[in-house]
Amino acid sequence: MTNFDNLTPKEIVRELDKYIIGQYQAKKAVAIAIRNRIRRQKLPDIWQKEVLPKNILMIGPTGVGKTEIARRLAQLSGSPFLKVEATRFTEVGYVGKNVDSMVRDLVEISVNMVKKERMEQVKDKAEQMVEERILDALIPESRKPQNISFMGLFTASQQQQPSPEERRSLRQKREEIRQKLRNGELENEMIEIEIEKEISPFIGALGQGELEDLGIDLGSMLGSLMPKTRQKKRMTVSEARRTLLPIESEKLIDMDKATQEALERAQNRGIIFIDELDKIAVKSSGSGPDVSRQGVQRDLLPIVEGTTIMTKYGPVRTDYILFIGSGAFHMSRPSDLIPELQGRFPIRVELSSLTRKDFVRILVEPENAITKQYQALLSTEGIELIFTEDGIEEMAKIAYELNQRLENIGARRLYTVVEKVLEEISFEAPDVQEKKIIIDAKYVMGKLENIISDEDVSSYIL
Ligand SMILES: Nc1ncnc2c1ncn2[C@@H]1O[C@H](COP(=O)(O)OP(=O)(O)OP(=O)(O)O)[C@@H](O)[C@H]1O
Repeated sequence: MTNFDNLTPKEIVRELDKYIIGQYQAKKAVAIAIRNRIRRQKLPDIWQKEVLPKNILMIGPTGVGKTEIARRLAQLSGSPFLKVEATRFTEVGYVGKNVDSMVRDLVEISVNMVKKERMEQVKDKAEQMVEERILDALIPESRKPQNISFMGLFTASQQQQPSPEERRSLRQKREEIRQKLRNGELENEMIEIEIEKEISPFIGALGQGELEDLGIDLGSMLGSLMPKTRQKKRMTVSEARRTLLPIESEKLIDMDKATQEALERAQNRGIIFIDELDKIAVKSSGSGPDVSRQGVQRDLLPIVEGTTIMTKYGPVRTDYILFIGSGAFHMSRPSDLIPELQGRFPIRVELSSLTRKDFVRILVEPENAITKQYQALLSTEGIELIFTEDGIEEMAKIAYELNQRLENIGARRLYTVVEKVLEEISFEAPDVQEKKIIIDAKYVMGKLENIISDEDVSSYIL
């Protein structure tokens, strides 16, 4: 059990508050849903079957934090997270992506996640192994004999063996070079490295796409039957470090165990965020696209209800995956979804449009706030960026107004506005004399005046 599982819903909301401004109802809903999943997993079998999963429907305009809440929740709980657009899917049997593929993609994300964590755990050991391989390449004569066969032993003993004296001096030389290597003195030295390479068979013509849909990975199946070749490559020591680290790390990982853990994590902790659910929610007119949209809903149903999907890593149950449906629902309503699917998304939350005050807070408060990001970026070039209160107010006001006059894209507008305000500084940063730059209302106006005073703002890319 991870620490996250011990967090109460209130504590989860408090964690989300560090990144997302407002939207309390949505934060509360996801916190309850995730806690209920943990509770459900603890129930005896008969009860587990009775208690239905409680998925969430987030309703709200674009750019107000729907995805961000889900993504942060996933990060917080160490869950594999996938965002898909409902409109990308077509019914089973039609050309396009089958809904099942979302579960396969989630598993793939989970595998990469676990692999990365495990690689991090073995990093020190892998770095030692890389160092030995680089030393072998730098002073081949000091290399330890490896895997000498019985016959090899026989012939080796007949060849000239280094005397104990010579061996000692080689060992000493190796240690001296090791020291230089660790001091970073040899990073640009050219060496020759042998890299193991799998021959990947040509499978394009065999229709891998459809096989993937059935959970069959022909590439890896055939690949494991093919011989591995060794290829010699010349590169600098620093390039060799980068190339060899993942190779040596992988050797230290038990991939079967990692895959098992990844499958387990995808099915017990996975979160799938289905965006644009409103676009497939239509009262059927009984013709063309409407029928197809309803078809996608019908295909979604078993996945959201709990079924088994075959993936190339093994079967995955979808019972405990948390599904978060999302959409603006301007043109349609949740009640336009087929009734069974409506029933699978019982938790409904509405996210509110962001106000000018929210914009001010979004600019400065989140741990990853845009202004903080720019301050960090420019500090790498010795520049201190200071945003005054009226500078922030001005940017929030302009973003808010542009959303009214152009299309309302929510908080995303802040990114384009801040980017425009800081464009010149970002460009000039390496050459400026004055290292302290103050962004106040006057500065912001100076950069954006032309744009906002123009009647036709749409001609500007903002
Ligand atoms: N309430 C908020 N607090 C902090 N940042 C926010 C908030 N709302 C949006 N943002 C920022 O705006 C960007 C877009 O938000 P997000 O991806 O959550 O949009 P969305 O509501 O899911 O819209 P869409 O359905 O179009 O994807 C993100 O980078 C996010 O950090």
